[in-house]
Amino acid sequence: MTNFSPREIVSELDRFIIGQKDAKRAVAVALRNRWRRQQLERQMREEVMPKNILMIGPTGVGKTEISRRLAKLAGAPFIKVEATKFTEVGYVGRDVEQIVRDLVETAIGLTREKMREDVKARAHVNAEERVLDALVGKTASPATRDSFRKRLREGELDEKEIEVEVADTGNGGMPSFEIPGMPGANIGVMNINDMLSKAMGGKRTKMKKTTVKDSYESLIDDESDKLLDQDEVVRRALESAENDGIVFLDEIDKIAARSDVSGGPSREGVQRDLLPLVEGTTVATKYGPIKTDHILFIASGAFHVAKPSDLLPELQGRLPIRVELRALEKDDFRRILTETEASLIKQYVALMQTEGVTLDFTEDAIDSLAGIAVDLNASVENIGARRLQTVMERVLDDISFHAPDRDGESVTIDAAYVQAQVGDLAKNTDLSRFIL
Ligand SMILES: Nc1ncnc2c1ncn2[C@@H]1O[C@H](COP(=O)(O)OP(=O)(O)OP(=O)(O)O)[C@@H](O)[C@H]1O
Repeated sequence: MTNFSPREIVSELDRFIIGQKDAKRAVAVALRNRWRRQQLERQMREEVMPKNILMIGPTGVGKTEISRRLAKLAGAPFIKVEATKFTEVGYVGRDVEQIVRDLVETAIGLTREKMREDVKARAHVNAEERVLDALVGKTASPATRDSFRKRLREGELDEKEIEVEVADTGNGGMPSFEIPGMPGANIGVMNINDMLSKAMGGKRTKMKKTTVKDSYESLIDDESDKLLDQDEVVRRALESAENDGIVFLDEIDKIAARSDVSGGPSREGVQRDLLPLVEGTTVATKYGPIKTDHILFIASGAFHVAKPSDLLPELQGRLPIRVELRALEKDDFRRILTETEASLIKQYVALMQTEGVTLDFTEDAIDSLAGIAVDLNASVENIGARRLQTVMERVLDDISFHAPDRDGESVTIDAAYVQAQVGDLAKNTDLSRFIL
């Protein structure tokens, strides 16, 4: 849980997302409210419910990105779900609870990652012992061990090949599946899995050939897991999913219209199924029950056809904060290309640098890229900032392919180059549909 003020949160989000001030403000307040809630007395704390958010805006303008970055900033477990998934044939009411189970899985991963950091130093020592075992055998004399340890620490043995035992993460042909219509039934299957692996002597492992240097990462993870108290991981993860979890419900507008799609569950039915989750209920997971009362839901949709008022009144009431995200314009595209941290341009420059090729984009090239993206969005289909990715990929296709032969060269990309690569394509709407 972060104690950033709303202003600080917005300025953090500004590093990655251009514009969309209202949406940034709304999520910043929502996050701060969580921190405020944590400061309250227990009784009051239980009363304060999150104010869920409805983001309204066309595709590709930053709705998911804002939410995902917010979660990252807060170290909060996050998942994105398409609401329309639940209208598909084969889905039944309580399947929506899987959303919460997936959130818990994410929380377990995050928590384990954080807790591993705490035991890293000890895990490193243990990992070193295992590398030594692999190098000289368990029975070697202390003197031999010490001399190898010295050489190991000096990096002399980095490239030496060894065979180490690591956890087998694949599920080894024992799938955990869910029985349709019986959500939670996978619990039983998972328990059988656990029992089988216990019967076989604990965690499944396998021997892996690797270099000394490469072995460390997996050995340290493995040793950290041994040092971690698994019950504590689960306890903290459940707490974090309950109090910090963020669920991003995309395409909520597509389940808004009160008409039915043939075959699958009705749209209104899906809203009714989602309602308890958003209102607060208890969901059984294989790690134990989890309350959804304080999970933050961010629903999102374009609402081109349906309107928020077409949602069930109860659901509307649970999404009290409405923010609109606007369509992106040429200047936004220019800024997305250049100003954001790890912008596409910075990424390509860094990627080509690994081949020894220095890329340089002129101002007019950026102008031209932004212009082409805007035109294509207007003529083919508006996919927002995602258009920049397809255009950039095409423009750099040739350089990307030949880069290994151009080590040491500097390449300047100007407007003429951009036009030469994609200009004609962009003018041909039929072709663009497939390529850009
Ligand atoms: N305002 C913006 N600033 C910087 N990057 C953006 C912005 N809007 C979109 N992008 C980039 O475009 C891509 C798609 O954006 P995002 O996933 O947020 O779309 P979205 O609005 O959630 O649309 P959808 O509803 O279709 O999922 C991401 O890679 C994101 O980084």
